Amino acid sequence: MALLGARGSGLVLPKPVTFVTGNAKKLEEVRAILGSSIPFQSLRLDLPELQGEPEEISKEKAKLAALQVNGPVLVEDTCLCFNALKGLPGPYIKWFLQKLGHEGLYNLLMAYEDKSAYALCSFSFSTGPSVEPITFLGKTPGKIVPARGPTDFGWDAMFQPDGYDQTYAEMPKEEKNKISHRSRALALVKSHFAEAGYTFQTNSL
Ligand SMILES: O=c1nc[nH]c2c1ncn2[C@H]1C[C@H](O)[C@@H](COP(=O)(O)OP(=O)(O)OP(=O)(O)O)O1
Ligand SMILES: [Mg+2]
Repeated sequence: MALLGARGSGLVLPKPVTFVTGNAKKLEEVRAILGSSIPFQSLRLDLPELQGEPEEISKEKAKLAALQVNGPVLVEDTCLCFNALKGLPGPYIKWFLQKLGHEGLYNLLMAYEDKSAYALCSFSFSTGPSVEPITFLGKTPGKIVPARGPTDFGWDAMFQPDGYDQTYAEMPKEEKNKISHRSRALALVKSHFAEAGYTFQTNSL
């Protein structure tokens, strides 16, 4: 049986890792950032939008995904946190964006001079149902601006990372993927995989 993995010395996982998400744009970025470093397959599933602290939400999401997949899973939850609003909308950004749009979201900060914000990605990996997930956080600081650039991915058009003149939406994809909350969290996921030396049975890939 063909085995694929970082070292070959660690735990053998019965199935390849499944990245579970209902968001095609996330999947696109995860594919681009991971390349061939971690072999994974994807499953399109709308997991529930949970409440709580980002890390806990991500862990719970992984537990639900592991039950559905019955194998090793990777999930992530993304927050957009406004400092003037003490971190809100945070994990609730999806509904805020859906209801208010870019303009309404920008207007939330009208009463505040402080437009600073940060994007936070919490990846959680579980080797299977009933195994406690491990979480990896990636954070990119920036500020909230009136939307500029394509509006086809969430709030990308209104987040301008610190040190850049462009919003995430205006930047070339490769540039965003170098500095994004997602790529920072995935760098930790990659290190974990390299250290753990998981091997995957690839017969079902
Ligand atoms: O890099 C990003 N740049 C801009 N917008 C982003 C990004 N990453 C997530 N987003 C949006 C999607 C959703 O409106 C919310 C996060 O909610 P979140 O629950 O994590 O995503 P989701 O429900 O679309 O997919 P999933 O099935 O993986 O939960 O922020
Ligand atoms: Mg979601």
